[in-house]
Amino acid sequence: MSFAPDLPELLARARADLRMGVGVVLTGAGASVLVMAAETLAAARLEAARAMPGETVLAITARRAATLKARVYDGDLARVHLPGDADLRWVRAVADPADDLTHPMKGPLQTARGGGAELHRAALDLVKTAHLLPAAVVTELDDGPAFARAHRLTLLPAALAAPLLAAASPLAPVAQARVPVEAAGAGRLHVFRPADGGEEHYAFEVGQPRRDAPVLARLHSACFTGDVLGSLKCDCGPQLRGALAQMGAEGTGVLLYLNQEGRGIGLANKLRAYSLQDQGFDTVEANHRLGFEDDERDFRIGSDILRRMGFSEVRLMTNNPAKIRMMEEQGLRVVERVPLKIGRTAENAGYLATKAAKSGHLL
Ligand SMILES: Nc1nc2c(ncn2[C@@H]2O[C@H](COP(=O)(O)OP(=O)(O)OP(=O)(O)O)[C@@H](O)[C@H]2O)c(=O)[nH]1
Ligand SMILES: [Zn+2]
Repeated sequence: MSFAPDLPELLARARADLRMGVGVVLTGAGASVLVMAAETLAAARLEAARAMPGETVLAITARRAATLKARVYDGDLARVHLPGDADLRWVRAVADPADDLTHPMKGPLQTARGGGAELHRAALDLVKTAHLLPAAVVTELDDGPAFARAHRLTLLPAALAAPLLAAASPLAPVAQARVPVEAAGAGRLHVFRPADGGEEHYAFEVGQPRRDAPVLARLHSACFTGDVLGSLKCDCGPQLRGALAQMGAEGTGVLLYLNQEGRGIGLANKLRAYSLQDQGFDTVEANHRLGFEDDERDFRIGSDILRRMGFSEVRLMTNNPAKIRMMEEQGLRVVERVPLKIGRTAENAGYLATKAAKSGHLL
């Protein structure tokens, strides 16, 4: 029996390292690299990486590259060469769109062509799923395992890590208790924890829904600003309370509360997107300028929880056809879509119109 962390555990450790500004070593296809997140990188570590014999590049997503007008030769990402005098401020300016309009980048960015980009892709997946800005400083190493040992860094084989990066870690129920609520009366809150120790997700069961009949269900993604602060920029708060009220009125239902803040980019990045929206970009454009897709969520978490709770048929409260598609793909029958048209205000009219026009939401 080995006490060494397995691959999913190493991935979780790598994300924590990157969030702290510590590097991670990725290996694969006869190559290895040192990866550091642009957002948390310290100036001294950047300098030390650049002093090493292997080349250092900045990996960014094709979305971010499009904003910066950088050529993309690697499909979904670009490897940007660092100019001789590039310092931490330069790296941050490429990674972070906050000052794109006030301080446009000087000079065209040069990007690498040819050679593999698999390790860079894994690096970007890691920083993205760590909810950091999607940009990674990547330095070629001669001997990755030796470097990782010498600097006590987490070492990950990229080819084995890639499928795990794309899939949510399996969930297990950890605790549940009775919680009566204002909007719906008797309820029971269940907490589910992923095997890799990551973000927990919740299911709130209203009444005692039958397992052999379609359950009224809401798949809700966390929105601190809307759910808790009552932000007028979105419709999340009223949707959350409206769903609970309907479950209370019908006597039964399940509210899934998935900790996928900001459509899966995390609260810090969502606030960066809000700043871009204040500069005139819409909700989709703002995500793209940051380097994210419009929606980075994995809704399969929701169907997993429903199945674990014994449900196989749902009446799904949503205006988002992607949620319905995912449920059906995961083998849950959506017998009815229950529209959730609530909380529309002058402030969020533009946001909702963009979701309808660009993300396929039903108005
Ligand atoms: N990135 C980003 N996320 C946002 C913005 N406004 C709200 N969100 C997030 O969007 C998500 C909305 O979640 P949901 O209401 O479950 O999803 P939905 O896709 O709107 O679908 P339905 O409400 O079911 O119709 C939450 O995670 C919010 O935090 C924004 O401008 N940018
Ligand atoms: Zn919201």
